[in-house]
Amino acid sequence: AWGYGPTNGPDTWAERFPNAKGPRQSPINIVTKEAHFDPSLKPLQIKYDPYNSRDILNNGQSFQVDFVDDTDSSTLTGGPICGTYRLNQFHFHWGASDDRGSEHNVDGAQFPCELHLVHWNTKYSSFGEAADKDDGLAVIGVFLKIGAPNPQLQKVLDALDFVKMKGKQTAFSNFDAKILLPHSMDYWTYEGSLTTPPLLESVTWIVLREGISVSSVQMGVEVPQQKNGVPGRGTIQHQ
Ligand SMILES: Nc1nnc(SCC(=O)Nc2ccc(S(N)(=O)=O)cc2)s1
Ligand SMILES: [Zn+2]
Repeated sequence: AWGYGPTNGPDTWAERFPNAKGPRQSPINIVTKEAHFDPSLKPLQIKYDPYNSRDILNNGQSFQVDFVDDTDSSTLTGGPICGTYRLNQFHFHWGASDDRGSEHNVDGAQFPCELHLVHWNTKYSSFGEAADKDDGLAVIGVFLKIGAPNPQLQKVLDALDFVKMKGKQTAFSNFDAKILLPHSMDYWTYEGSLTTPPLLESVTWIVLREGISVSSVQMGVEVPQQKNGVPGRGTIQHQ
């Protein structure tokens, strides 16, 4: 299966996932001088209902918090998108040390971690149906920067003790994903793809300019390398 190791990492993905060579692949390096202000863009409108959070799952490459998305109670509207997108899950990407791990870069700078809040367009009937449509998905990216400990993250980090093995999941209810967002909703946006297989070119990326803090100790929270687990910090082989 695909992963981040020397034999199954990003450089090998094109063998089994032809989208890897597509025209709108993510992640990208955001060159801030080349970004242009678009006055037609609206402010982001984010409404998350804690009631929709369901469980936390170790999917083998990351851990994700899944949301019940059968109503319009946790949605993203405005910004660069048309219509209403529903929150399906959020997850993180991190590296083996504080100097790398994010997927997007800003003017070449990497961050230790990046949060992705994944939404799907309700003009389609489900995430699965939306996942391969040009306007099917919208993902909000938030950079985590090393600084003060982030109490809002702690509830997620504490839950990791219960999902150490790939495929493990545990209830994770009443979590308000909004508390993970920074104050400013300023963003860069571009048309891209899923950053992992199947690399579907269906994502409107909305990368927030302001990050949130995480302490080095919080980044070190072991999701230890189990036989099929998500590699702990010390062992993950990211780009
Ligand atoms: N019909 C389909 N169901 N599910 C899939 S792919 C499952 C999935 O959610 N993949 C996924 C991969 C990467 C990202 S990311 N890192 O946010 O671009 C988000 C989501 S295609
Ligand atoms: Zn992601």
